Amino acid sequence: MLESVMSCLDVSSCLIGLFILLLAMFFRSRKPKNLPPTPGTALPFVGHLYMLEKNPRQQFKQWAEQFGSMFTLKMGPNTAVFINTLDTLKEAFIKQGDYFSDRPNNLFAVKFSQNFDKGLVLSSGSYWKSQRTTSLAILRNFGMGKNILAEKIIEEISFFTKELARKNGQPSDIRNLTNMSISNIICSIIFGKRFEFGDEKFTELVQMFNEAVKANSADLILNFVPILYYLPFDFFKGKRLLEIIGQLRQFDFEKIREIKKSYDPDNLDNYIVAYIDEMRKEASLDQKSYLDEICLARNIDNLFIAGTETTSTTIMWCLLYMLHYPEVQQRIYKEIVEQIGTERPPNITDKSNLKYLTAVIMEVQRKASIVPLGLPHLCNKDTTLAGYNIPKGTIVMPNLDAIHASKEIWGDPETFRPERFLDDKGNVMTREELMPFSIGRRKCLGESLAKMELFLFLSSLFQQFEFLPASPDKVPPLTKTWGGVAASEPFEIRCVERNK
Ligand code: HEM
Repeated sequence: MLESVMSCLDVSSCLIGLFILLLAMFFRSRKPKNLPPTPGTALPFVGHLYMLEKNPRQQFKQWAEQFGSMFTLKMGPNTAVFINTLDTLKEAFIKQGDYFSDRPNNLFAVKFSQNFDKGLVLSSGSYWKSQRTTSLAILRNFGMGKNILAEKIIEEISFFTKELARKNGQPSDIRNLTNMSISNIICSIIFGKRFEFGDEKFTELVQMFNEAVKANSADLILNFVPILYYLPFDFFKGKRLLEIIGQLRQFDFEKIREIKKSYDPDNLDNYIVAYIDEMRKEASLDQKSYLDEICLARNIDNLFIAGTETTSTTIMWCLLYMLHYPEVQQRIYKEIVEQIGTERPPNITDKSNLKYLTAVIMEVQRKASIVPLGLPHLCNKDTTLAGYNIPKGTIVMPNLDAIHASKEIWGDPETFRPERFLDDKGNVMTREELMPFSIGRRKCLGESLAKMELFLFLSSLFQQFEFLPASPDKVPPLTKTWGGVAASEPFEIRCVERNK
C-alpha cells in the first residue's frame, strides 16, 4: 500500500517538475533580448523571488560585484533592473531623466487603495511635477536650508535634550523619542505647531506612520504577488496596511478641514494653508491644475513618512557608531568645545567650522546606507542603458548600497573612517559617490532639511551628552535590519550629561 502511494507521489512529483520546467522554458523564450544578466533561472509566477534571502542586502551587493553595472531580477510578474554603478545611475537618472523618473503604478497599495499614487512620492508625470514644484516652493518659503527653519529645529532640540537629561544617564532605548522629536519638525512645517511628547493623539499618529513604513516596505510580498491578499486571515499584513492608510487619510482630511477654517492669505504659516492658497490661485487661472485636496492629503502622509523615519534612523546609527568608536566621539566633542564652547547651542552657521563632525555624519550615511535600494523608478520608454536593452515598464532600482560599499570607489569600504571625507588641510570633501539621497529629478525632496536636522541634532547632542553603552562590555551590534529604511537592531544607550 505504502509502496503504491509512494510511486504515485513519484509520478505526480515528476509531472509537476516537468510542468514547472516547461513553464520556465516558455517564460525564458519570451524574455526580452539583451537584458542585464540574471543570477539564476526565473520560475513561473514567482520569478527570482525564491532565490532571495530573508535579508537580501548582502546578496544584492554580491550580485553587484559579480555582474558589474546592472543585473535583472524577475519579481513575480515584474522585471526589475538594479543599477549598481555611479556612471550607469547618472546615465539613467540624469542623462535619460525623461525616461527614468516615473514610479511603478502596480504596487500593492496603489492598486488596492484609491488615489494612493496621487502624492509626491508615488505619482508620475504632470501630477508629480506639480506636487514637487509646489511643495519645494512652500518648503523653501518656510526656510528649508535657511535660518528660519533652523530656529524651529533648535527649539525642538531643546525639548528633546531635556527629555534625554531626565533619563539621568540610565540605559534607555531612545529610538521612539528621537522619532517623535523629528516628527515634530515635520509637524511644525505641515500644521504650524509641535506636539508635547506625551500627547496621546500625536503618539498614536507617529505609531501609525511607523507601522505604515514597516508594512509598506520594499520587500512587501504583496507588491509582487498581489493575489496573496485574498488568502484568509492577514498573513501578509495587506489588510492591516489598508486599514492604516484609511486611518491616516481620515486624519489628514480632518486636519485639512480644521486648518482650512482659519485660512488667511496674509498668514500662510504652514504647509496645508500654503498649498490651499496655491490651489486657489491655480483654480483662478482657468488652466488645468493638478493640485487638489486628495493630493494634499497624500502629500501630508508622504512628507511624514519620507521625512521622519529616515532622519531619526540616521541619528540612531550615528549614536550606535559612537558606541563602537568612542575616540571618534571624543574628537567630535573636542572640536565642538574649540569651535563653539559649551555655553550656547550650535547653530547652522557653525557647520562650516565643525568639519570633523560633518565628515562623521557623511561616513555614517555611507556605512549605514539606510535606504539601500532608494525608491523604485519606472522606465517609461524602450531604451538602452550601458549597452543593455531596458524595455518600457521595467522597474529600476538604484542599488545605492552597492555604490556605498564599492571597493573600487572607497578602497576600504568596510572600515569606518570619517577622514575619507576630509582633505589634507582638514576641509570637508564632498564626493558624488556618496548619495544617500539618490540623484536626478526624483532625488530626495527633503535633502537640505535632512542635512540641517542631522547637523543641528547631532552637534547639540554631542555638545551636551556623552553616549555610552548600557553595559561597558557589551556594545550593541551594528547589524542592519532589512526594509525600505534599514535601521539597526533596537538597543539601549546611556546619555550622560557632560556639564551637570
Ligand atoms: C537622512 C534623511 C533622508 C534620507 C537618507 C532620504 C533619502 C531619500 C531617498 C533615497 C529618496 C528616493 C529618491 C529616488 O527616488 O531616487 C527620497 C525621496 C524623498 N524624500 Fe527623502 N530622505 C531623507 C529625509 C527626507 C526628509 C526630511 C523629507 C521631508 C521633507 C524627505 C522627503 C522625501 C520625498 C517627498 C521624496 C520623494 C521625492 C519624489 O519622488 O520626487 N526626505 N529620500
